[in-house]
Amino acid sequence: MTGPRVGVLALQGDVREHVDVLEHLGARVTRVRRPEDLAAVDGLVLPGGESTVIDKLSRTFGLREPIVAAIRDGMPVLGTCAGLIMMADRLADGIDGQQTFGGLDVTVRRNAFGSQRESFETELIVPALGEPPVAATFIRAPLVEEVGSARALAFLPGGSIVAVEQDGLLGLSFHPEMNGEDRFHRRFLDRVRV
Ligand SMILES: NC(=O)CC[C@H](N)C(=O)O
Repeated sequence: MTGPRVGVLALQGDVREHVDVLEHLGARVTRVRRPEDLAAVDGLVLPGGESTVIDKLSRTFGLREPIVAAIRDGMPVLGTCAGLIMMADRLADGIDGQQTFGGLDVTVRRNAFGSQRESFETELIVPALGEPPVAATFIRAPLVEEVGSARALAFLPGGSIVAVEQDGLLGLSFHPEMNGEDRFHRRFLDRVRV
């Protein structure tokens, strides 16, 4: 049996970490840099990095419109951190002209933890994944401020939403790919196989 064909958007950010997790799970992974790359995959990972840069480069490389269309047509997507930002329909504080691909019916606030807590690790209880808790690394992370038709999957102790799902779209504020945590990637690959 051959694994599912999935892409990792490879314009900027922690591309290699995602490629490693996905290949370890048996997926055939394409680094997506051109529209032809996207056309060859059945699911897409949007890595962490800097959302303003990913936004600009996706437009420069002619990938913005194909990605928006693929999401609209139901392609499963996993986004971490900047990837979550790129999946949000609404930004609370996007910089001037910043665009997202959209798809997730949520409002996201970038850099939501301020300079005091730019980066931290914690354990998250994620009922949808069961035991053990998820080891989660947050790096200048966004928060989900409001969910429309998306479903919250995980919260920080204060109640902030840090993981959301809507059909085949899975968005995370943190970086499971940096902690050897592969259950979200498995969940994504399950959606791709359907
Ligand atoms: N680790 C990350 O992906 C950080 C996201 C970054 N703060 C942004 O706004 O895009």
